[in-house]
Amino acid sequence: MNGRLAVIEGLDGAGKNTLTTALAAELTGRGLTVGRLAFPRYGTLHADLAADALHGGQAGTADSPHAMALLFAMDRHAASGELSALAEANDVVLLDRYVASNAAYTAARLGAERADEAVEWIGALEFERLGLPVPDLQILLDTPVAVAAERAGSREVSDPGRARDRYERDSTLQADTSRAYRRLAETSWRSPWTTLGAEPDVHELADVVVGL
Ligand SMILES: Nc1ncnc2c1ncn2[C@@H]1O[C@H](COP(=O)(O)OP(=O)(O)OP(=O)(O)O)[C@@H](O)[C@H]1O
Ligand SMILES: Cc1cn([C@H]2C[C@H](O)[C@@H](COP(=O)(O)O)O2)c(=O)[nH]c1=O
Repeated sequence: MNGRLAVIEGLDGAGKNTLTTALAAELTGRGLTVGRLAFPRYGTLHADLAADALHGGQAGTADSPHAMALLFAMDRHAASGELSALAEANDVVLLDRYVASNAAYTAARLGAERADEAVEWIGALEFERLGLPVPDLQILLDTPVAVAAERAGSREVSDPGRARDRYERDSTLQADTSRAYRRLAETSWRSPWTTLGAEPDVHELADVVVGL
């Protein structure tokens, strides 16, 4: 892999997609080539099975934290060729969600007593067993839960096709996920992290990425 791998993480509605777009434009403006990939890759098998579980919870869906986590992990496994190709072809690859999403959300879904076990399991599964590349930088967009929920709610009104799933509507789960993310960042889980507020400065962030 040649290109640097930078991951944007955060809650539903935190602003990850918006930040990724702005960061890609800033880096391109500085003469770098940028590849992008977002997980889950909606429209592919594992991602859509995971989405069924997130939205449904009815019979026939993978309605358990471990089953959902495996589906998200298999989505990344299936994308590993695409990811390698992007890294070969670009100076920087920006990922909108990656393995830390699975760690933080699975930790929250399993509850505080099993959070550390969840994080360890996901890391071992995805990085060691599946051999996914470890990011050069993980960026936590640490938008407060209430602000992220407000943004996701407004988007749902303007784009009814982007309905929030039952976990996105669950403020307790979002708060637990926020805590899990902060712990990952504070412990520099698997790679260096940088933590940003709800209104990040894209120029400063680009400086960090250029310096990788
Ligand atoms: N800095 C910001 N200030 C105000 N609104 C913002 C900001 N960043 C994003 N938004 C708005 O918040 C909503 C959610 O943003 P975005 O889609 O980028 O979030 P996301 O983290 O990618 O969400 P999800 O994970 O749920 O897909 C969008 O309507 C977007 O326009
Ligand atoms: C990649 C990934 C995602 N999730 C969760 C996080 C969110 O609740 C949804 C994805 O929603 P988005 O609005 O489309 O970003 O899935 C997860 O639990 N594990 C993962 O690996």
